[in-house]
Amino acid sequence: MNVAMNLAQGLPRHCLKAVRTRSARLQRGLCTRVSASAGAGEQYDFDLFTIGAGSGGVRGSRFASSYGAKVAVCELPFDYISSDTKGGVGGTCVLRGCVPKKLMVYAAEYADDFKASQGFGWTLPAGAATHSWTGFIEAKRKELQRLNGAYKNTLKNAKVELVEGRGRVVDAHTVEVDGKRYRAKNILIAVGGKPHKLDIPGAELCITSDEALELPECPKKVAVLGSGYIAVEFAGIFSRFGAEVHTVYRQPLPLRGFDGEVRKFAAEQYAAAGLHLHHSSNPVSVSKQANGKLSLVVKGPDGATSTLTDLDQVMMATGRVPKTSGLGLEEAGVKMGSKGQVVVDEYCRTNVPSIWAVGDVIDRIQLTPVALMEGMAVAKSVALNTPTVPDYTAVPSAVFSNPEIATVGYSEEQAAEKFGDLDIYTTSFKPMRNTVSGSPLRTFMKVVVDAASQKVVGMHMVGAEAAEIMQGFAVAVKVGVTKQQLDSVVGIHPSAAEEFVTMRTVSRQVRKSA
Ligand SMILES: Cc1cc2nc3c(=O)[nH]c(=O)nc-3n(C[C@H](O)[C@H](O)[C@H](O)COP(=O)(O)OP(=O)(O)OC[C@H]3O[C@@H](n4cnc5c(N)ncnc54)[C@H](O)[C@@H]3O)c2cc1C
Ligand SMILES: NC(=O)c1ccc[n+]([C@@H]2O[C@H](COP(=O)([O-])OP(=O)(O)OC[C@H]3O[C@@H](n4cnc5c(N)ncnc54)[C@H](O)[C@@H]3O)[C@@H](O)[C@H]2O)c1
Repeated sequence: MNVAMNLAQGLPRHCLKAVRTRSARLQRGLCTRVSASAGAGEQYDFDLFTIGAGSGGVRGSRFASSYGAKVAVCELPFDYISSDTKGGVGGTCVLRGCVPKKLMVYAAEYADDFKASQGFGWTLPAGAATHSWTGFIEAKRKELQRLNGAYKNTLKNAKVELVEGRGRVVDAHTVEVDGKRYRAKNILIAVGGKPHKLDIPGAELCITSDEALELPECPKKVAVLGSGYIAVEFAGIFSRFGAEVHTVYRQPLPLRGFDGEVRKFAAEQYAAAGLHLHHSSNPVSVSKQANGKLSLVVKGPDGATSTLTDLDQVMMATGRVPKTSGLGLEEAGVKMGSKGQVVVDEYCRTNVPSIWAVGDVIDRIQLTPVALMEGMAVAKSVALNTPTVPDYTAVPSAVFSNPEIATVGYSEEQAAEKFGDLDIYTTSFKPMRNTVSGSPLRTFMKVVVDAASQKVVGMHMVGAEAAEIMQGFAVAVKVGVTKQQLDSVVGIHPSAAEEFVTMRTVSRQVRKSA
């Protein structure tokens, strides 16, 4: 998120000029290569060969094809759990990320709903609401298989050739898939990332998000390491399914990079929802007990160690790393970053002009819609002779924890640094449903306004339906809505969303000089 802001918001005039000049050069370069290939120059098997059929790879490939390019994409054989040899068309989002995770969130939400319904007069006969974990996992697998098939069909209908196998770059214009070589005018690297495990004793006993989506049964007691998106989402899922969940993280508050007030409010709500939060804590080791359960040694804020025992699972949600090892990129002269990410320019092009990269592998913003945007940009640059820069301004995102969080634009801390003077509007309330349902959860909303221009530069929400609500407001923030314009909108009543257009009193003025 932070990277996104730095990448694109408010480019100074001289930078814009540089972008335009490079754009013109790129356009000339692309035209030259197109005519070289089409004419007497070297012949290629494909105009574009993509490695990885996840969000970015599928989007880039099928749009390049729709623009007239001859395109192939290679992808590892399907499996629910990824490895260096297993993957599947659809990629992380469809098979091991957004989709199965959201299905799990839906499944877990029913548990709360059954409870909440009692406040509204419903009585469930004893034993009426039982959950079949295996039934759910089966339904989820069926849906993922359907999606895998649907994505394959999408590629077929778009006339993109699918090659099953592990791709590797041989040189600037050659990709090898399981021994067979293909010559391509352009190569798109869209291999995504994989879970990063902490190097602590007993790490091999821990699961990651891949396995968490495929457990044979729901854990009754679980420790989740980390407090990023994945950690808090899975903590919420397991907890709603009735597990005792311990979230262990090294920061004082969860969700580093999010707005400070949001982080504080979210932590309070997570605790109210039943999570055991171990802040400012570091995992030391994991071991197997005689009874087969796991123990986790944790170093707490005061430096003292304590042990969490009888854990069914320890889940590491400690970030993801680009899946670039053994891909042949360094050998082909592609510049790589310290985390193994592919270094690209504003067009998602590497220092080797025929090689491009999009999505998690470039480690800008690890979100599906961002990978889609980047894939689309490369398709236009490569196949339409329209050099296209992805626009990272006001990228919204949501965390599907309990409660949900959604955000667009700057956090207060980022905005203060960028704009100096701010007007901050906040509200916190018990949503109407929870006044009767008995749920202790509250909602928090925040609008960050640049005091000088009165533009809304950030909006944040913690509470039910935050993602659905924020998508619409993201449009407004992206096009530069002012606070006055926001105030002129008539609310939808009764809804939580209406609070965003009815916050009239400044909660706080942040002044640089103060
Ligand atoms: C648990 C989880 C939940 C998530 N939830 C969300 C969410 O709710 N919203 C959201 O926006 N984002 C979410 N994300 C992030 C999102 O999934 C990624 O940002 C997105 O999938 C990135 O797309 P990509 O195309 O870069 O890579 P991927 O989707 O990972 O695709 C890369 C593909 O390349 C293949 N591949 C790798 N190496 C090779 C090779 N050598 N040869 C051939 N194929 C190869 C892989 O098998 C894979 O299919 C989540 C991620 C995780 C892990
Ligand atoms: N709803 C969504 O949009 C969604 C959901 C899941 C994942 N994602 C994407 O996937 C990416 C990866 O998710 P993630 O949650 O694994 O990563 P993350 O970067 O969001 O969080 C990683 C967590 O691991 C901790 N950590 C890292 N190294 C550590 C160490 N050495 N010791 C202790 N703790 C350590 C960090 O402090 C942090 O809490 C996210 O950045 C996000 O972009 C998005």
